[in-house]
Amino acid sequence: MRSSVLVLNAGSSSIKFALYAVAHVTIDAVEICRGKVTGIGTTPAFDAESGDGQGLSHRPLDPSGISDHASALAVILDFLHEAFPDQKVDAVGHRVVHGGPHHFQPLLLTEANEAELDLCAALAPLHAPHNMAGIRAAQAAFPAVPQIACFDTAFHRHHPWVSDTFALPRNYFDEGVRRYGFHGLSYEYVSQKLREIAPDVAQGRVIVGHLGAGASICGIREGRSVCSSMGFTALDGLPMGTRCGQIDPGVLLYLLGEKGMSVEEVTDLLYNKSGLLGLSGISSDMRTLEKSDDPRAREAIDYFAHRIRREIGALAAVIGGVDALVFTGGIGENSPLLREIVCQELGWLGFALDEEKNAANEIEIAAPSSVRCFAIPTNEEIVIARHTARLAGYASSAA
Ligand SMILES: Nc1ncnc2c1ncn2[C@@H]1O[C@H](COP(=O)(O)OP(=O)(O)O)[C@@H](O)[C@H]1O
Ligand SMILES: CC(=O)OP(=O)(O)O
Ligand SMILES: [Mg+2]
Repeated sequence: MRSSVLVLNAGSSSIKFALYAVAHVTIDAVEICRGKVTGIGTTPAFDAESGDGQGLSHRPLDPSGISDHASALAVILDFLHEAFPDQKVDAVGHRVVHGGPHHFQPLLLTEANEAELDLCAALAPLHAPHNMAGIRAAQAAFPAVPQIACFDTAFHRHHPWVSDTFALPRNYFDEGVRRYGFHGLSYEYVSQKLREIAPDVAQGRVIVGHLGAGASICGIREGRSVCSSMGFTALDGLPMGTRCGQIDPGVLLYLLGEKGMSVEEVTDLLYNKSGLLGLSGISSDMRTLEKSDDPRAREAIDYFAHRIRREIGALAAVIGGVDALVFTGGIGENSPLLREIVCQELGWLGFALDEEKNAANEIEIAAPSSVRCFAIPTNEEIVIARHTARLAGYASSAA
C-alpha cells in the first residue's frame, strides 16, 4: 500500500477533495486525483479527474441518497477505494474557514481543540458547520488517522492592530470581535507561486483578489498579509455570489428595528440573497451573468468591478503602492471581462492589460509598459496537503 494524504474542502453545498501521494523524503506532495460532490441536498453530482487532468467520473447522484455531508463523503471514499485500491490514507487535511484569533498555523485535531473550533463555527455560518461535518465524517471513516485543520484565517494573523480592529470599545476586540480575513490558503498558494514565477516582485507590494463564489482582496508586503477586505465574518468587503459585502451597519439596524425582520431573516438576506444574485435578480454565477442580455446582469458585474477597484485603491494606500496585482479564484482566473473592467480605470496606478494575453487567461496579462499583473489559478488543496504531510510526519519541501 502507498501512503497518501486526503484533502477535504467542505463548502455549504459541496465537498471538494484531492488525494496526494506523500513519502518520507523531501519531495512535494504529488496529486493523484481531485474531484467534488456538488449540489448536496438538491441535485447532487460527482466529478473526478486524475492529477494530469484526465476525466475519471462525471455522474449525477441520487438526491434521496445524498442529503448531507456524511453521505457525500461516503461517495468520495467509495470512489477512491475502487479507483485507487493501492493508496492508503495516512492523514486527512481539512480546510476550516474560521480559526478564531489564536490559530496562526494548521492544527492537529484533538478532542480538546475541536470543542474550541465548534465555538468559532457561529462566526462562519455558511462554512463552519459543514467544515465540522466534514471533519466528523472523516474521523468516522478513518478513526486512527491524524486529522489536520488548515485555517483560512491563519495567513492574516500577523496583521497590524489597525487592520484588525473595529472602532468599538476595546473590550470587544479582546473578546474576539475583530477583522480576521479569510481565503488565507489561497493567498498562501498565490504568494508561493509568485515567488516562483516573478521573484523580483513577489517580496514587494502585492495585491491579490480571490474572486470566486466568495470574494476577498488582500494587500501583501514582503510575503505577509497586511490588510484584507473580509472582516469578522466572510460577509464583509467585496460583494460575492450571494453575499452583500460591505454594508452600512445602519441598514441592519433599520431592517431589524423598523422593518421588524428577524435575525434569521436578515442573516438569510445578507448571506444567501444578496451580492451578484440580489443585484441582478438572475444568478449568482458569473458565467450566467456574462451571457445574459438583461442590463441588470451587466450592472451587477459593473458593481462588482467598482468595489474591487475601490479596494485596490485603498490597499495600495495601505501598503504604500503596488508592484503586482494578481487575480485568482473561479472568476479571477477565468473572466477576461471582469479583469478588463477592473483594470480599465487603474491606469493611474500604472496598470494596462495586454488584450490578447488577458483574453487567453495567460498567467501574466499585463502590457509591457504596465505594472505587473497576473491571473494565477489557485490551489488551496495542495497548500492543505503540504501542511498535512508536514504535521503528520511526512516531509514536504514546499510546506
Ligand atoms: N469561464 C468563466 N468565466 C467567468 N466566470 C467563471 C468561469 N468559470 C468559473 N467562473 C465563476 O467562478 C465562480 C466560482 O468560483 P470558485 O472559486 O470555483 O468558487 P468556490 O468558492 O465555490 O470554490 C462562479 O461565479 C463562476 O461563474
Ligand atoms: C471564506 C469564503 O468565503 O470561502 P468560499 O469562497 O469558499 O465561499
Ligand atoms: Mg472558494
